Amino acid sequence: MSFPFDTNYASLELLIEKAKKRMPRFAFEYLDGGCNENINRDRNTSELRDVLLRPRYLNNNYAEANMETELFGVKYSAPFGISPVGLQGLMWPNAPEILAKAAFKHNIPFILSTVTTSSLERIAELTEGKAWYQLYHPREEWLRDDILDRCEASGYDVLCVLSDVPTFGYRAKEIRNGLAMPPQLNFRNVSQALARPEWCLEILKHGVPSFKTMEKYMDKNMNVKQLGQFMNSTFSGRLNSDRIKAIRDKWKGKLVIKGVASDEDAAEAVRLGFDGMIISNHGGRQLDAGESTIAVIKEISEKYKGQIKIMMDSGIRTGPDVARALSCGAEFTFMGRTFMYAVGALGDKGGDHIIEMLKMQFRQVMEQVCCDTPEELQNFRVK
Ligand SMILES: Cc1cc2nc3c(=O)[nH]c(=O)nc-3n(C[C@H](O)[C@H](O)[C@H](O)COP(=O)(O)O)c2cc1C
Repeated sequence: MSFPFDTNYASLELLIEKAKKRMPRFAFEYLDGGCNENINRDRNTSELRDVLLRPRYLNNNYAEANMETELFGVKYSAPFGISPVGLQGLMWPNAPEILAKAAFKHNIPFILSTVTTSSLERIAELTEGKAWYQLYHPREEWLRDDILDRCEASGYDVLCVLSDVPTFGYRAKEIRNGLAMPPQLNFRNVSQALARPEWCLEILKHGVPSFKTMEKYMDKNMNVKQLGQFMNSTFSGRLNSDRIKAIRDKWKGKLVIKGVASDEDAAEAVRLGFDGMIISNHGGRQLDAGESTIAVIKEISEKYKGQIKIMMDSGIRTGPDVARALSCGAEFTFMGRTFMYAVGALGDKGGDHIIEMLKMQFRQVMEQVCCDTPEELQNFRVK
C-alpha cells in the first residue's frame, strides 16, 4: 500500500513530538495551551472520544466512501477545514500561506484570522478567493467597514464573526512568556528562539512576522509595547446584536458566527440571520469551566438543523474524531491546532501531509462502518 504522506510522521503524536523540537518553546506553548488549568482543552477531546460508532460489515450494496461535502453552495473534498489561528507566522514562519495553499490544493476551506501574519489580500490571491475571513470585531465602525470592504474587493464569500473573546482567557504560560497583550521581548524568548536554528533560518527568509492585515492602520514606527496597546484598544469590545445587525446589513456574502457554546446563543444566531454557526469554545482557550463542544452539539443539533448550517471545532484531532463529530450532528468540522502542529513539524510540507493523513483516516472510518456519505454517519452512532 502506498501512502500520500511521509510515513515517518503517520500520527499526530509523532508530528507533535517533532514540532516541539523545531518550534521555540514559547511558540509551542502558545499553540498547545488552553487556559487556566487546560481542563476544557482536554475535555473537548476526551468527551469527543467517548462517542462510539457501530460498524456494519455484511452489506452487499456498498459502493464506496464519498467524502465530498457541500457547504454554502461549494462542494468541498472532505467535511473538514482549517480554523482561524492568530500569530501563525510566529509559530512557524509563513504558516498561513503554507496552510492556505494546501487547503486550496485539496479543496477544503481555510479561515484567515484577523490577527494572523498574512494579509487578507495575499491569502485571497493564493486561494483565488476561496478562503473565508474571520473578523475580530473592532471597536471602531469605520475600521470594521474598511476591513469588510477589503474582504469584498478581494473576493471573499464567507465572513466568520468571532464571538467568544469578550476578554482574553487566563493563559498562564502566555503571561510568563511575554505573549499576553502587550507582548514583551525578553531574554528567555530570544534564547528559546536561538535554540531552534531551522525556525531562525525560516524567519530570516520570510522576515519577522507581523499583523499584516492590520498594518495599514498602524503607525510604522510602533515598538512591541505600543503594538500590543494598539491591538488591545482596537479589538476590545463585546459583540452584541447591534454590532451584528450592522455587519449583516453590510455583508452580502454568507455570514457565520464562531464561538457558539450554548442553546441561547444558537437561538440568537438564527434570529440574527446568520447562515452558519461554528459550535466552538476556541479550543478550550477561553472558559476552562465550559462544556466540551461535543456536549453542546449533541444538545442543539436536532433543534436548529435546517435553519442554519451547524459546524463544530475544538478538540478534533484525527479522521475518527471528524467522524465522531459528524455522527453527533455537525454538518462540517474545523481544526486549529492539528494543522499548526503539522506545519511546526514539517514546515512547507506540513499542510499537504496532514490533509492527506486526515482524509485517509476519515475515509477508512466511512469504509469500516459502511457509510456512503459524511451526513449518513449519524446512522452509525451508538446512542
Ligand atoms: C494558538 C491559537 C490561536 C488562535 N487564534 C484564533 C484567532 O485569531 N481567531 C479565532 O477565531 N480563533 C482562534 N483560535 C481558535 C481556533 O480558531 C479554533 O477555534 C480552535 O483552535 C479549535 O480547537 P482545536 O485547536 O482543538 O482544534 C486560536 C486557537 C489557537 C490554538
